[in-house]
Parts: sequence; C-alpha cells; structure tokens
Amino acid sequence: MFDLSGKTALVTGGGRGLGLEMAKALAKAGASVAINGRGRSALEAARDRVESEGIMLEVAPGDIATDAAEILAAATRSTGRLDILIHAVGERDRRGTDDMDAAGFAALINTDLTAAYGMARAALPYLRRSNAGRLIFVTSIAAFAARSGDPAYTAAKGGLGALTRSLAVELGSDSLTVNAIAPGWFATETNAALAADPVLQQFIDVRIPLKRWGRPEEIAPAAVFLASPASSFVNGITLTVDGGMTVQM
Ligand SMILES: NC(=O)c1ccc[n+]([C@@H]2O[C@H](COP(=O)([O-])OP(=O)(O)OC[C@H]3O[C@@H](n4cnc5c(N)ncnc54)[C@H](O)[C@@H]3O)[C@@H](O)[C@H]2O)c1
Ligand SMILES: O=C(O)[C@H](O)[C@@H](O)[C@H](O)[C@H](O)CO
Repeated sequence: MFDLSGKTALVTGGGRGLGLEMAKALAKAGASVAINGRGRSALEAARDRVESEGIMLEVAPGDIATDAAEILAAATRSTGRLDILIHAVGERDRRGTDDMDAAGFAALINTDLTAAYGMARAALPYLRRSNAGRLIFVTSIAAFAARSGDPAYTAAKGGLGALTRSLAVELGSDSLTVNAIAPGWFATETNAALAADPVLQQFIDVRIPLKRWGRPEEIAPAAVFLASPASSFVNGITLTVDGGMTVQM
C-alpha cells in the first residue's frame, strides 16, 4: 500500500531540511527520486551523504522560479517519467508591515506561491501521463494561524493551501491527486538556534501538546502516505503535522 517501486519523484527544496527527509523516505519506499535546489554542489553533497546510508538520489539543480523546464528535464532523465512532485521550496522573510513594502511582499509571494504554481504547471504533462500522479505542496501551519509580523509568508502559505484545493478540484481524478502537508515547528537546520533556546522551550511547553519540536524525519511518513497508493481517494486535503499545536485553545 505504501510501495513506491517504479515511481519517479522530484522534491524541490530537497537538498536539506524537511525536503531532504521526504526525498529519503520516498527513496526508501522504492521510488527513484531527484532532489532540487539552486546550487548543484550542495545537492551533490547531500546526495553523497545519504548514499552512505544506502539511499540513492539524483540531483536536479535550478531555481524553481526560472528553471522549471530544466529541473524537470534533469529529474526525468533516468526514467523518462514523473509520478510524484513534492514542492517543498519555501523561503521566509519575517519583516513586519512597517518594514516590508509591497515589492518585498511580492518577491516572497513570487518564490513561495507563484513559482509553486509555475512548477506544478510545468510538471502537469508528466503527472498526467502517470497512472497515479501525485502533486504535493508543502505549506505551513502559517496557512491557518498567523504569527505577528509575518505578513508575506502567512499570505503565501495561505495562498498555497487555497491553490491546493483549487488544483485538486480542477485536476483531481483517479490518476492525479493534489494535496498539501502543513508542518508545524520542526528542528531543521534553519531553526537550529531557536530549537536550542531555553526561553522558547517554555513557549513550546505551553503551545505544543507534545511539548517538543518536531524531528525533521517525522515529516516523512506524511509524504510517503500522500505519494502512495494508500491515499488513492485523498484529494485536496492539507495534512497537518504539528504535534497538535494548531488544534489547542
Ligand atoms: N522547518 C519548519 O519548521 C517548517 C515549518 C513549516 C513549514 N515549513 C516549510 O517546509 C518547507 C521546507 O522547510 P525547511 O525548513 O526544511 O527549509 P530550508 O530553508 O531548510 O530548505 C529549503 C530549501 O529550498 C531551497 N530553495 C529556496 N529557494 C529556492 C528556489 N527558488 N529554487 C530552488 N530551491 C530553492 C533552499 O536552498 C533550501 O535548500 C518550506 O516550504 C517551509 O516553508 C518548514
Ligand atoms: O512555516 C513556519 O510556520 C515556520 O517555518 C515555523 O514553523 C518555524 O518552524 C517556527 O516559526 C520557528 O521558527
């Protein structure tokens, strides 16, 4: 039910963090997986690191905002197909409203939302040729609840959740589904300093029912589920993985 043998996957933003964890899990489930990021050398370093764990990945470098065709060409080079796109790229720009002008807002929306649409659209011909195409966006709990002073990211992730529903309705079929994963607080590289902060831990004790950060690898089973035959009748959902943070009063 969770077997991905014979499938080809691309994980954008897959060179580190949650994207890399999802890529590794898809590969362990049997898929042929390419990881994308802007720099070839960082991707190759990630690939070489996980090879020592017995996991084989391919690299598909390029900027998702400008190089979608090249990224897809690299990701499909070995197998000639693409069944699964996990779009994990998401930049952060936590400037509040006083500091972020409309151009700054538009720049983040372009990376986190418009480029996600462009990437998905470019992948569609491949996904439509698959007998079980899977388009999976990575949003955030920021799509449901706002932190103060984070207007662009909150709007981008909210928009990406809405785009998930829109594409699920327009494109969803027995052979193509569109879903999203909303991570909560994960102790990834980008959050390393915060994850080590004892003051923030007090906040986490109160706000996250499980009283801890998510471990990066804990995002991966959600990706395998949404990529696999197990989710064949799941379309248009956002699967939240946050230790219960967003359901607590
Ligand atoms: N870490 C968390 O706690 C958390 C929480 C909620 C949501 N998320 C979301 O999960 C996703 C992954 O988060 P992460 O913390 O692992 O991120 P990260 O910043 O560690 O990794 C993102 C990767 O994407 C790459 N990237 C950025 N812009 C790109 C572009 N234009 N083209 C190609 N590659 C690009 C980066 O180089 C990086 O390798 C993001 O969408 C993020 O918004 C993360
Ligand atoms: O997408 C998100 O919501 C953010 O990445 C957060 O979840 C961070 O993990 C948290 O704000 C700690 O910095």
